[in-house]
Amino acid sequence: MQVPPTAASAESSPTPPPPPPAAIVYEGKSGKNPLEEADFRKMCARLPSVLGDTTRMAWAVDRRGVVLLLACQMLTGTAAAVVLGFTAQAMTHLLGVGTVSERLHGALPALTVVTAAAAIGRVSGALAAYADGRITPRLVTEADVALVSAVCHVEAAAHDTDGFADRQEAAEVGVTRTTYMVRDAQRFMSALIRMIAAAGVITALHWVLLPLLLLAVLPAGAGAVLSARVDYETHYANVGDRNVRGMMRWWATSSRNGDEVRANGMTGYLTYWYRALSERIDRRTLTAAPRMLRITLTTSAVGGLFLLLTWAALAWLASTGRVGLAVAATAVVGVQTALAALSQVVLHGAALFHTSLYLADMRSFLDTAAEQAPKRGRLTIPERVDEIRLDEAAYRYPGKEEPAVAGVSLTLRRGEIVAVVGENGSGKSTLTKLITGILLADKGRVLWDGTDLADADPEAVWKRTALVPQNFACWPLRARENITLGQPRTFDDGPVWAAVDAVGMREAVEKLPRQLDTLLARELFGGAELSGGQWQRLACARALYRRTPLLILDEPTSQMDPRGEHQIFLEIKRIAAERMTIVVTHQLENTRLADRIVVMQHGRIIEQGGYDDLVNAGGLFAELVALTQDR
Ligand SMILES: Nc1ncnc2c1ncn2[C@@H]1O[C@H](COP(=O)(O)OP(=O)(O)OP(=O)(O)O)[C@@H](O)[C@H]1O
Repeated sequence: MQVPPTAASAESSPTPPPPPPAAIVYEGKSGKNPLEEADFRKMCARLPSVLGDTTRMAWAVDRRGVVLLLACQMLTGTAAAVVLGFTAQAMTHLLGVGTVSERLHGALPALTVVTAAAAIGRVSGALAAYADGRITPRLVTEADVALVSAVCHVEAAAHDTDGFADRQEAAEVGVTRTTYMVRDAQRFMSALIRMIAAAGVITALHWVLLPLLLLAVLPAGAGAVLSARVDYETHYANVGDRNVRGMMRWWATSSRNGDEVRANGMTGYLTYWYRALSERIDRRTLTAAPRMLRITLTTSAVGGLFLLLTWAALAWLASTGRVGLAVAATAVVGVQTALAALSQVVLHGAALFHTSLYLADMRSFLDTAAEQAPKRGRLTIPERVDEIRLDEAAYRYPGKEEPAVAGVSLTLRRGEIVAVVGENGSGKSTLTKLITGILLADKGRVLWDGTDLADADPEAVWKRTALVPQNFACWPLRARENITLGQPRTFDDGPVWAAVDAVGMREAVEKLPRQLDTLLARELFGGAELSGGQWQRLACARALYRRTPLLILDEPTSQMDPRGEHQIFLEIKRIAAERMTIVVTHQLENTRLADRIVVMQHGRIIEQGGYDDLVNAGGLFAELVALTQDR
C-alpha cells in the first residue's frame, strides 16, 4: 500500500504532497448556529416546552408507559418528602430528652414510616426505569422513521438546496439523542420533586437556609448549561465535516468501490484524507476542552463558597440558640438532601437542555422537510395517457447561473419512441426529470393530456411512469423485489419472470442460489452478486415490469453486451405501441429505432427528425455521428 508522503518527505519528493480535505464553509440561513443569541435565561425558559414536547411524543407512542412513568414520579417525589419529613420527626425524638430506649421508642413510628417510604421510593424508581425502557425504543424508532420518511417525501429539488444534507446530518444526531430524551426528562422531574420536598422541609426549619442553598447550587447549574452550550457549538461547527466524512467512509469502505480504490492506488490517500478530516474535527473538539475546564472550575469555586456560607449559617443558628439541636441536625440532613436533589436538577436540567438542542435540529429539519414536501394540485392521471406536451419548459438548478433546460417545447404521442441525444451537460436528464414531474418547471408547463403537472398529485403521476435512471440503484433486496420494488401485481411470479425474460436474464436468475428469492447483496449473509451489466438489465426489467404509459430509459444499455442491448431494444419496440418511450443515449446507432430524434444543446432542442434526415442535415447530430465513426 502506498502511503502519501508526509510534509517532511514531500520536500525532497518531486511530486506535491496530497491536498488536505476541502474546507466546507456554509453561509446563509442554514449556516447559523441557533445558540449564538441564546442566553442562560432563555435556555432555562426552554425547559418546560422541552418537557411538554417529550411528553407529547412519548404519549403518541405509549400512553400506558407515560401514565406509569408520571405516576411513579409522583410517588417517588412524595416518598422523598415523607422520608425527609419523618426523619425530622425521628430526629426530634432521638435528640430530645429521656433515656436512650425511651428516645428510640419515641422515634420508632417515624422511623418505620421512613423505611416504608424509602422502599416505596425505590420500587417506584425501578418502575419508572421500566416505563422509560418501554417508551424510549419506540420513540427512537418513530423519530428515525419520521426522518427517513420526510427525506423520501421532499421535492427532489430540496436535495439541491444549500445545506440540506448538513441539516439532515444534524437531524440524524437528533434521532440518536432521542435515546436520552425520556431518561433525562424523567431524572430531571424526579430530582425537581425531591428538591421541592427537601426545600419545603428546610424552609420550615429556618427560612435563611433556602436562599443560601440556592446560591450554592446555581453556579453549578450555570456551569452545566454553559458547558452544554460549548459542546453544542463544537458539534455545530463540525456538522459539515462529519457529513462529508460519513459519505467518504461509505464510499471508501463499500465493497462496490473496492476495486477502484485498490487498482487506482487510492487506499493510502483515502486513509490519509479520513485521518486528516477526523483530526480537523478533533482539533475543534479539543479547543473546547480548556473552555469547559475554565467554566467548571470557576462555577465550582463560586458554588463551594456559597456552600461554606450555608454551613456557617447553620452553625451560627445552632450556636446562638436560634434553632434547637434537633432542628439543626434535621437541617443537616435536609441540606444534604436538598443539595443532592438541586445538583441533580441542575445536572439533568442541563442534560435535558443539551438533548433539546439536538432535538430542535431534528424538529426544525422535519419542519423544513414538511415545507419542502410536494405542494402541487390533487389532480389524478388516468391509466391511459395519449400525449405529453412541454410548453417552453425551463429549469435552473439552485445556485446555478444558467438554466439546465432553457425553454423546451416538445410533444410526445402514445406509440412514439423518441431518442434524446446531445453532449454531456446539455440537459437531457434534466429534461426527463421535467417530463416525469420529478422536477417542476420554473417557467413554462408540462402537460399530460392537458393536465399541468404543477396541478397533479405527484404520486398519481409517478404511478404512470417507469424510469431507468443513469445512476440506477442496486437494492440490497431479493431479486424479486429488485424487479417489483415491493409492488407485486399478482400472487404468482408470472409477470416477474416475464420481465426477467424481457431483459434476457432467465438463465442468470435461475443460476442464483435461491432464484428470485436470492438476496442481491454480497455484503449480506446468503447474498449473491450480479455483474454490472446484469444489474443494468435488472434495472431495465424493473421499469418494464411497471407497464406504464410513459417509459424513460436514460443510458439504459451503457454496461450491456451487444446481445443484452439488442434484446432490450427489441423489447422496447415490441411494447412501444401502448406507451410513450423516451431513450436518452450516447450510442447514436441505437437512435435508429426511434421515430424521432431530439438533439439538445445548452438546454435547448436544436435539431429534431429521423436518423437519416439528421445525418444529411449536417448539424450537430451529423457531427456526433461522424465522430463515432472516426476511429
Ligand atoms: N442536481 C444538480 N444540481 C445542480 N446542477 C445540476 C444538477 N444536475 C445537473 N446539473 C447541471 O445541469 C446541467 C444539465 O445536466 P444534465 O444531467 O441534465 O445533462 P445531461 O445532458 O443529461 O448530461 P450527461 O450526458 O452527462 O448525462 C449540467 O450543467 C449539470 O451540471
